[in-house]
Amino acid sequence: MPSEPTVEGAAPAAAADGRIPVSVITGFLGAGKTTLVNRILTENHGMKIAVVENEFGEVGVDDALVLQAKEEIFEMNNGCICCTVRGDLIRILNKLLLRRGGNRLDAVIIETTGLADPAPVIQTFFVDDDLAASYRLDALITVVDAAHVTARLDEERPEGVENEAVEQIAFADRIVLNKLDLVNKEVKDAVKSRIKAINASAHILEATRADVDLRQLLGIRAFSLDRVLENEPDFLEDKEHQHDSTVTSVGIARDGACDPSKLNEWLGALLAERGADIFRSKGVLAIKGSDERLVFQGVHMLAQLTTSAHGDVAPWRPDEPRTNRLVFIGRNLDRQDLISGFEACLA
Ligand SMILES: Nc1nc2c(ncn2[C@@H]2O[C@H](COP(=O)(O)OP(=O)(O)OP(=O)(O)O)[C@@H](O)[C@H]2O)c(=O)[nH]1
Repeated sequence: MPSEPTVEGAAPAAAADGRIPVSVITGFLGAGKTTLVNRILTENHGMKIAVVENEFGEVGVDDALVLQAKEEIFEMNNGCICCTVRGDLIRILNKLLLRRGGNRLDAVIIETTGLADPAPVIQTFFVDDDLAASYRLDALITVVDAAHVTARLDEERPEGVENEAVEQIAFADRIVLNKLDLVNKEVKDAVKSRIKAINASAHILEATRADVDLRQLLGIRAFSLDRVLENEPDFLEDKEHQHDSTVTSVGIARDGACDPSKLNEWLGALLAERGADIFRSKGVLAIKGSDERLVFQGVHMLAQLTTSAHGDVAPWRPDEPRTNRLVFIGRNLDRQDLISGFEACLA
């Protein structure tokens, strides 16, 4: 039996038509999607939730950053959810049904990569009959980084290449306008106007560290295919879509331990110089002489280093290989320079 949600008004779970509600969380690189997922996983709502994570990047880092609560976490790497791994998504969702047997899930959350166009993800739930019989798309939730979104929306793209940031806002049923601690009221109001010009109907929830009322996000039955078809009558037809191929990733995996001061210096200089082109950087690292796990998070020039001492991630286990994993996503990345820069930080 599904557990009864304890959050008032949240997800009457699978109750209404027997299908499991699916929330798709999208938003550009670094907007705060994993922060929102972690909030959902740690809040005391009493729901059984499975999370499907899709990362863009050669080396997976998010598995270490998503809090391992009781929920099931599935990862899909090496591809964009909207293209090559759509088959994987279908397989994972079908597997979830079989695995859980009578023990039903109350909700599924899919976190897409920051570079995903949400349309093919939405289509999956309508074009695959088996999936449509068991799951219903509850809402498409787009997390927006109030400090960086304007630059993303302004970006010119070559003919035929979509601007994912625009698409993510256009399809949203709910927008989490995040990182409001980083902007003043003027910027916030300007960003809200931009969002409304792209999508007038989505409800905007203001947030810092994705601190939204989950009753406004989960089990809200906000997705309407009719509304999408009104705007785009050929929405369910399989159309080719093109990604911006100038955005690439460099992943680094190296055993060993870092010298924290060298690491600080290298990352500080790198992001100060190249932060305009490096949209996103993140890493999970080992520090010399310590069991603490070091987490590095960067969005353009803004970066922070935290350790497991803060309680967000677990320290290294005694038997665990200390493999440092980093990923950089952006334009004009110099692979060799990034690799040798990091290697020089190893103690
Ligand atoms: N200042 C500030 N930082 C935030 C806020 N929300 C999240 N962050 C930080 O922004 C960085 C990126 O957050 P994530 O939740 O990992 O973003 P994401 O959208 O999952 O990023 P991708 O993995 O690139 O898709 C992390 O360092 C977060 O701690 C916020 O409201 N304010």
